Amino acid sequence: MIFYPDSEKIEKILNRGEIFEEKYLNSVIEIIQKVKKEGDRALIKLTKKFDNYDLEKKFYFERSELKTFYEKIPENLKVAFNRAKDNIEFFHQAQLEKTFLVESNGAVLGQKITPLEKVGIYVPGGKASYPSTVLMNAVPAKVAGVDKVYMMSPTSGGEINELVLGVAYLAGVDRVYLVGGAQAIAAFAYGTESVEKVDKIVGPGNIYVALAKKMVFGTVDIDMIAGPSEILILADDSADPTFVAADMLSQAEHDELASAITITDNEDLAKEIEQELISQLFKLERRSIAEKSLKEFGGILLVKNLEEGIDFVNKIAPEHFELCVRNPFEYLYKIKNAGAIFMGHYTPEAVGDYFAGPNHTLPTGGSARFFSPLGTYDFIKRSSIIQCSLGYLTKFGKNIMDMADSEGLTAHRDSVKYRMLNGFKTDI
Ligand SMILES: NC(=O)c1ccc[n+]([C@@H]2O[C@H](COP(=O)([O-])OP(=O)(O)OC[C@H]3O[C@@H](n4cnc5c(N)ncnc54)[C@H](O)[C@@H]3O)[C@@H](O)[C@H]2O)c1
Ligand SMILES: N[C@H](CO)Cc1c[nH]c[nH+]1
Ligand SMILES: [Zn+2]
Repeated sequence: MIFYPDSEKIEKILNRGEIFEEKYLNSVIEIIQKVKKEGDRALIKLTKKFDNYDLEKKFYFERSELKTFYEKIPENLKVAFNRAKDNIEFFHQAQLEKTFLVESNGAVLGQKITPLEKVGIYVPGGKASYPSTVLMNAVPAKVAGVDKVYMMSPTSGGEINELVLGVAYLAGVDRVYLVGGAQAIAAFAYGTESVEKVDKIVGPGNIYVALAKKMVFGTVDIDMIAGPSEILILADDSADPTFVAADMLSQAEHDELASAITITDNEDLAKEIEQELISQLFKLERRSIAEKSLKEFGGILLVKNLEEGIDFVNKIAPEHFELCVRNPFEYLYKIKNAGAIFMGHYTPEAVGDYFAGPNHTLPTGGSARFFSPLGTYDFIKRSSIIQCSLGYLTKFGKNIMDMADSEGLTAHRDSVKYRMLNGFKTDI
């Protein structure tokens, strides 16, 4: 499992985004076209085919129907999910952008924040169930003031997940459709007889979901490409191989296409992590998924020194990045590309996945180079505000008219000129 900077594996890891796209794009395009053309009929057929579920039995749950699932949640989980919701709410409240007005040269300038009206959140449900993702997607939308939050989440092989439905109630979701994959994304983008078209689609999912979001971008807005999970750990000689291996497996167990890597400059540590991976894998329930993920897109990268390691971190641009080093703050400012950064030996990534408050919907496939975590900023629009006076036009009108003339746009010029000449027709 140990590999080196000049190996084929590092090339494969660096190109993981494109590799996925080449392999899966055609089937995603086909699914999207079907839904666009056939609407509900396509959703029913595709859901039967991929999820072995008959949508004609039950297509969606309204908010009023979700309540009974919330009431059925066992008490210990109610406590945990409510605490997590409070933490997510607290963090995202702090993130809220506010409408502001400022004065500049006698004019009033500002920015008005308006929440989006209708958003679609995707909550994965194929290989695992993700009630935590319901909170991560719906809570920031609600904090931002979105009116309607619709959710798509597939059954797992035909089995409805009651916890996911109960947590959707807790998070304020308005309606849950039992649809997954690329077909769910297409339905949100184009609308069908039963699915209302939304303004923006957010949320993570497998490669079909991630590519479908990319394909419908432009018809609707999307948050980012949040595909198969990733973890990258930078470890120095102070790192505990048991912790490091456990954290790698925590992401490898999501998906065969997940990526779990540790970078270290310490050969003894690399060997100890390898041993730990082997023994922890042996006991893992989702061993077969994690093993495949480690083989394809994971392992331990042995570098000359941690500086070289940091260069690789920035090139790989991981979804999650752990600094398992003696003094994490020493390295923090050197990290340019990472969705979320976990500091020190006592911050397993799972704390962020479930509980701490920052969002776990994060960019993957190297897109942390330019995308950010899901946040309240994804659920709002900004409008600029400008208010001038006659005094302002008297002072600066000539500059504006000269600029309009320089572009040959005389109507622009005259709209200023008439005001300067005539002043107000009415007393305001
Ligand atoms: N980046 C993030 O923020 C983040 C957060 C949570 C989870 N994840 C990732 O989300 C993913 C969840 O994946 P999942 O599979 O468990 O659930 P999912 O809901 O994303 O995907 C299941 C759907 O995939 C479709 N599908 C499966 N096989 C198909 C095929 N051969 N052809 C066409 N469509 C097919 C089906 O329609 C099914 O409903 C994992 O990759 C996990 O790592 C990412
Ligand atoms: N690690 C995932 C994001 O890549 C989020 C998650 C949800 N549940 C467990 N993990
Ligand atoms: Zn996870």
